[in-house]
Amino acid sequence: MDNKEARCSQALFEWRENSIVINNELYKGFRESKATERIENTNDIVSAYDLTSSDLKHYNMIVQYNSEKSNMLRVARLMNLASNAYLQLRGNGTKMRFGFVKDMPRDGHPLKAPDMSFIVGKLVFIQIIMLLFPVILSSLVYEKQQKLRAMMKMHGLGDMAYWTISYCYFLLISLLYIFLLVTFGATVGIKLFAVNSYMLQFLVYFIYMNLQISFAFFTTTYFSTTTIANVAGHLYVTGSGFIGEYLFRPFVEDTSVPRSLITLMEFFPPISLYRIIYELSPPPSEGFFSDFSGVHLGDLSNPKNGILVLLIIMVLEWPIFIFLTLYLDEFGCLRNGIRKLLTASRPDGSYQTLQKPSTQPQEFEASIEIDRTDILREREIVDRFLKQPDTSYSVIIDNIRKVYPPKDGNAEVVAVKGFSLSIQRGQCFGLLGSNGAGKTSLISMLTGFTKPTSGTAYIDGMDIRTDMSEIYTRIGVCPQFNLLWETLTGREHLMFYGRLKRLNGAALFEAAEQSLKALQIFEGGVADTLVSQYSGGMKRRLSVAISLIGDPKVVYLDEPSTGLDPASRSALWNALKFAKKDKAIILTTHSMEEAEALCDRIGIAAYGRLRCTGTSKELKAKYGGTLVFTVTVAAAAGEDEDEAVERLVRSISPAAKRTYHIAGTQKFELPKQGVKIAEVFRAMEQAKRSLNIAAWGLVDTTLEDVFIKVAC
Ligand SMILES: Nc1ncnc2c1ncn2[C@@H]1O[C@H](COP(=O)(O)OP(=O)(O)OP(=O)(O)O)[C@@H](O)[C@H]1O
Repeated sequence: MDNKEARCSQALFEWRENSIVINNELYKGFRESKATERIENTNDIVSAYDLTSSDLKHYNMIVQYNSEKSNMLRVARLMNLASNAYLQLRGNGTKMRFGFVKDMPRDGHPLKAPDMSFIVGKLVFIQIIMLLFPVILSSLVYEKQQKLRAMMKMHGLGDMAYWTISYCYFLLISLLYIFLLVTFGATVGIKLFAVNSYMLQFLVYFIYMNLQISFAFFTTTYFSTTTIANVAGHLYVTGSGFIGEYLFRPFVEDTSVPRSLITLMEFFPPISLYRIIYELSPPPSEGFFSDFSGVHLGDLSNPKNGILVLLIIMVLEWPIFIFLTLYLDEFGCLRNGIRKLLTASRPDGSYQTLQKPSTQPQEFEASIEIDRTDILREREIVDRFLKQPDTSYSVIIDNIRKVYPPKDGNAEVVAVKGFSLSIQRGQCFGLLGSNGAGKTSLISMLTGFTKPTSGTAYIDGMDIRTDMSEIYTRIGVCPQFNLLWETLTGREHLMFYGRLKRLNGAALFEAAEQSLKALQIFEGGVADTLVSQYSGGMKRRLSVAISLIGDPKVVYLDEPSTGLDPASRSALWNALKFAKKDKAIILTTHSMEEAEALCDRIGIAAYGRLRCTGTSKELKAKYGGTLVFTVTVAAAAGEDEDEAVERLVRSISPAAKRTYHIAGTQKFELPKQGVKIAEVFRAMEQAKRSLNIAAWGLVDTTLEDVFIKVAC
């Protein structure tokens, strides 16, 4: 008795010399057993005989029946159970062919795996095919939420380029995904993928994936937070399957429902997908088997399946969603867009953001009263530039103004009240100002992140209102907050932004490496570490490196040294000193030390207005002009001592002004004219004999003093 006999000896059939003998005992038992399928007509078995015993792995037999197909199925199941056999092929007419596997891995696999099309149904297939929708949606919203898109835009990636690159990327991923899905499905024999024409499937899925991407793009314009977009995307996918299966299918199968209503519903992308999957799936059948032979290209013309109409609907919707995306992306919402289109088309072009350069006389006249000569000088340079453009100026800001409209019940905010400024090539301009002075708003306008309410600026001779896309190729921006991809490394960031600046090949690699080294984010594998593992200071330095890559002509640095330790700050300053040689830099900072270390000129802003400009020395001389004299008497000393100190200071400088007096410490401002430092020393040495002086000091005005005077 060989293996085969051993395995089947207790089974319904036995193998003896190439023939099958039915075990009558067992067979009888099965007939009577309540546990088996209720075989009503097992006597239908007429004969069973071996076909190919020469095959070492499989032993085939044919069992012939008299009965109908449904009865054959029941017997087939019973025979599998009884003989540990593996059902290899199913029957046709009144013959069934069975395969008995010689070396079965384990006993008792009752049946061949049934077709997934019958088990999971269309509902799950819809969800699997739509799986990439939430991925596309949330990754686009992530870039929007993290302002990465704005950052890419500021570095030269235009809107069209952004959408095109994103589209191609997601289309590639989607096609790869659907290819793998169909290949896998066809390999394991899932009817939906295996029996339908591959050409037809390619056509259907190609069109649907394009529609899905354009619909995801359109949906992106609505969301601003990734989490909500992600949840909504998953709900959409899950819900679509259920809506298709439980709401739409009954309509399709109900012949009394007007076909026009069905077609209308099919304009919703997941419903059109459901309908196509419905048509490509085997029809419902009793048991796991069906004679469905699939839909082929030729069947497209068959109006019964409606696939052609569905494809036409999808092809029409696809560009519509793309158009809507571009439109909403530009104008925010339909109402804004229409308003903007109307105002832009007025013959006089009088819409405020599209108007011709104007100096807004009222605003400027008002500023003449409060501003000093340096501000007027700036205005003159700007006026001269407007009449006769001068290429030595990299940045000309012409009376720029930013008003944020009223929001959430708050009044409008005039953040920038008519800045006029000129910055030459090779110059680093430090913009100082108290919190809320309008520095970030100014930089946002210069980088095209927000539009000026009025006025304009010229970067390298180009107008920010009309030439922003060209300007983007020449500027570098380090925004106030780091806008980085957590999933990319420092080097990858620089390679990406370098490429946007039209660097490539060895030059790109070299530039990225140099930037990383200059800002000390190279050594120890830091360059190739994911940004998510960077410290705050490292992220900040990477942001600065990004702003400098690709040799931009104008660089905006919004508080670049925030959060840096002294050593990193020093590295940053060195990198900036080296970089500024051939470019104009606008730097905002709250660090006077930084402004003095880096800036050739400094401007101090307050309440949206530029109050003064000049070199650090000029500002100190102009707005300082005093020495700060501090005297502290011992704690035990009384009021008399304080008065005596005041008298002493006035004897040194009659114009001295006391600015501070608390707990024995007094601070005076002494006009520089008429004060000789040697005399001050001599007077204090003498005073120490009669007064109980604990400490004293004399310092020149600092930039900080100027700042406090001008900005507060
Ligand atoms: N998007 C906005 N909507 C409404 N008001 C805004 C908006 N952005 C800024 N502002 C307001 O504009 C004014 C200037 O803000 P801005 O951020 O430009 O100042 P800043 O000088 O950069 O301040 P900081 O030094 O604190 O960064 C502030 O009063 C601020 O509240």
